[in-house]
Amino acid sequence: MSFIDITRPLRSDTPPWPGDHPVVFTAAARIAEGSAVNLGNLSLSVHNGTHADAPYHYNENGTTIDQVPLDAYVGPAQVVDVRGHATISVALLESLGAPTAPRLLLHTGAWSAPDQFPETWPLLDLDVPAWLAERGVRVIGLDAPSVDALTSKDLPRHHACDHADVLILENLLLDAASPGLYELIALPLRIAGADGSPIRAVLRPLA
Ligand SMILES: N[C@@H](CC(=O)c1ccccc1NC=O)C(=O)O
Ligand SMILES: [Zn+2]
Ligand SMILES: [Zn+2]
Repeated sequence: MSFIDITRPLRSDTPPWPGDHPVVFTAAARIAEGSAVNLGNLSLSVHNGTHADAPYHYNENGTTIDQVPLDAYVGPAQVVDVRGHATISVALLESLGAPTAPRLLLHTGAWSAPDQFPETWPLLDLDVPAWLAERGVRVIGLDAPSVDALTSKDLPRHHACDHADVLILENLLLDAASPGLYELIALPLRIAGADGSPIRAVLRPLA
C-alpha cells in the first residue's frame, strides 16, 4: 500500500521560526562544473521543516533526540480535522471520537502558504496532554510550527506534554490526510545531544 507523505519539503525559501536559522542547502561540488560528483552541504535548525522536538528542547534535564524511544514514532495514529477551531479542548476531541490510537495528529490548516510563516494557530487547552496520556497517547503531532503560541516564552503546552510524557511532532503537512486511522512512521535522526531532529513522516492507511 502506498504512503501519504506528511513531510514538508526542506526548502531555503521556507521561512524559519522568527529569528531561527534558515534552511541552507548549497552545492559544494557540481558535475556540470567539472567535479566527479554533485555534492550538497546542508545547514539547519533542527526545528526547520517537519520535525520531532526532544524533551531537552524545553527541559534542561529532558531526553535528547538520540535517546528518545523510537517505538513512539512508529505505529497506529489517528488524524483529526480541527480546522477552524481556535482552541482544542477535551470536549472537541471527544466529539471527534479521539483518541483511538497512541498517536494523535491534529490537522489545523494553520500553515497553508509555505512561503509565509503563520502568526497564529490553534492551541491545545492545558489539560489536553494529560487527558490524552491517560488514554494511552504517546505522541501529539500538528501541522503548525509549535504546540505553543508564537510569542509564548513559558511554553506551557510543551511543559504539559513533558509532564504527561507525550512527545511532540511539529510542522507536519496534513493536507492530503483525511481524518482516520493510519500507521505513522516518523523517525528522528540520531543527532547526538540534540534538542530535536528533522523527520521524514509518512502515513499508511490502516484498512
Ligand atoms: N518549533 C519550535 C520553535 C521554537 O520553540 C523556537 C525556535 C527557534 C527559536 C526559538 C524558539 N522558541 C522559543 O523561544 C518549537 O515550538 O518547538
Ligand atoms: Zn520544534
Ligand atoms: Zn515545539
